[in-house]
Amino acid sequence: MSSRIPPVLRPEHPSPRSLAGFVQEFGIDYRGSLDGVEISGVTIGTGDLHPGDLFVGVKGAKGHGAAFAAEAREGGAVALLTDAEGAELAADAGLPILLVENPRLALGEIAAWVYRTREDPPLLFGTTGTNGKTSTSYLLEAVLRQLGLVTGLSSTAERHIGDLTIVSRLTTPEASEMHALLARMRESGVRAVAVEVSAQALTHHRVDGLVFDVAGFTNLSHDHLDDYADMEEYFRAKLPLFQPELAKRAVVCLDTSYGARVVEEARIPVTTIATIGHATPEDVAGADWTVEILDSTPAYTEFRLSGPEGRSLVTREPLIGWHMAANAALGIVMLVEAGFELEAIGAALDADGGIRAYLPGRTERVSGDRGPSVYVDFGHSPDAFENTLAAVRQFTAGRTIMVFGADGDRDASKRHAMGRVAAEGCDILIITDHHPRFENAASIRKTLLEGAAQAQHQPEIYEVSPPEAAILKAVSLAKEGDSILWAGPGHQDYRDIEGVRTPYSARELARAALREAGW
Ligand SMILES: CC(=O)N[C@H]1[C@@H](OP(=O)(O)OP(=O)(O)OC[C@H]2O[C@@H](n3ccc(=O)[nH]c3=O)[C@H](O)[C@@H]2O)O[C@H](CO)[C@@H](O)[C@@H]1O[C@H](C)C(=O)N[C@@H](C)C(=O)N[C@H](CCC(=O)O)C(=O)O
Ligand SMILES: Nc1ncnc2c1ncn2[C@@H]1O[C@H](COP(=O)(O)OP(=O)(O)OP(=O)(O)O)[C@@H](O)[C@H]1O
Repeated sequence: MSSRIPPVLRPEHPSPRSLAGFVQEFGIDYRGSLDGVEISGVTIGTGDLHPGDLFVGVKGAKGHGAAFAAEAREGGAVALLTDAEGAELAADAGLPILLVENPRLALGEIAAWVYRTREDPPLLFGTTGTNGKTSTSYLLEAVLRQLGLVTGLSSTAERHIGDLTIVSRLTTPEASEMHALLARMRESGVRAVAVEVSAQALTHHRVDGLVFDVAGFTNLSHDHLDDYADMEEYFRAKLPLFQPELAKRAVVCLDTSYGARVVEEARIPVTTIATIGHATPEDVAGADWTVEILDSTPAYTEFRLSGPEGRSLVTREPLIGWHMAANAALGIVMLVEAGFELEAIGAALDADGGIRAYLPGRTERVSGDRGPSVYVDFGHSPDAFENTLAAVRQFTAGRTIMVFGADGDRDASKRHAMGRVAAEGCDILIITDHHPRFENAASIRKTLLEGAAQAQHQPEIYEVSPPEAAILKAVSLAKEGDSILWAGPGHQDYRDIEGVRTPYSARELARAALREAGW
């Protein structure tokens, strides 16, 4: 059995638009007859096609989408938009062809036009950075709900449309899907949307056609160096979000040194925020807003957010780790920049005893009151490991046991650092598998073990495959007072093995292992 790829959500009542009007508005060259042709949707994949769609053929890493034009026509596509190469490939597909130089570049504008997402848009918040995008987006959405708004969310874990939740496919959907999602949100009365924006989304123009009211930057650290040549290129991939084409203003967190560089490169008004004890003292002194951790318990982190003109707010969020308070504070300042009063936010949060959010698979405690504490986390970078391990250790009287594996076919250059940081931060380390994809799982584990061997502090180390056995091993070693951190799978409900999504839930496996051990 393989796990289903989540569907693309579309408006339930699209209002078709004339293709001739579209060609006129965008001044596009075309071949074939456009008489009477109406489009009610846009897609770049035959798998997501609906009758009445404009099929956009983009050149991908594996092939050219226009090669599927005949299939798209059979599925009900009414026209093809593509480049010269695509037009050649689709010459006999029997669809009118609209010609543009770069279809991916055109996709955002076109999708915005087809789905009318520029008309009366909701408040849009876009968050980027290496770690904390999902968390900040969830926390920001939670505060918006507490303020009484009907909200939407687009994140790695889930998409929310008011109370409707679906599992996500990509972190940031393709522009065609993004605008369809916004149109569906409008039908549900959504007035504010938190969008997680990956570097890949910016590189592949997935948020084109949107203008965020406020963009947020969390941090930058080693990740994705398979998609980007080096840290500089990865950093630069984030910058388009801080230009007027994509956002009106920004809130930038200075906790990593890249924050100051985003401020330098932004061409929109920027407000800064820094966490005391984590950003440099100079950055804390220069920041517009600061975050101070007041209290940390296994159930919540309490913090003070202080800003210009003596404004301040004290609240708590139901997550562990200073970094989660930094994420929550970033979200709150993004709301202030959008025009919400800090006092009103404070009052709404006070009424509820703090931020009320559930973040699936983000340092999520899956154990009960007895036995070891078990946390399942989505962290898959050295920096995420360091912060999350520190947060877990803080509440562990006994030993900290870490279980993790690394993604196959993704940035192999971070694996040594992941192994080393994990070994430094725990007492028992169990190296296992994650999504091997098309890589050899044993050789990924070997690289992680080499990294762990470089650590100054050497924990007890085990190599256990598959992950089902690894969590059983971890629970068998754990005693009351110990903690287990299983990093990597987070909210995910599948493992990718040779391109097949096998159903799998780390949270369920961990709970089952605890039950089996009698906890
Ligand atoms: C590097 C990258 O972003 N690749 C994306 C890209 O794939 P591609 O260019 O290789 O496309 P391709 O497979 O050559 O196909 C070309 C075209 O033919 C179409 N096609 C293909 C086959 C078919 O039967 N019918 C059909 O219409 C495809 O839909 C596509 O439009 O376009 C595809 C269609 O939308 C995406 O699914 C794919 O994301 C892949 C799955 C991916 O893993 N992307 C990752 C790197 C990513 O984007 N990650 C970030 C988050 C990172 C993080 O923060 O952790 C994200 O935002 O999710
Ligand atoms: N501000 C932060 N600084 C450092 N690490 C963080 C921060 N926020 C979260 N993390 C770590 O990163 C993990 C993933 O968090 P989250 O899903 O919010 O990040 P993300 O940026 O959305 O990740 P992805 O790009 O993989 O979707 C967390 O579980 C935690 O381990």
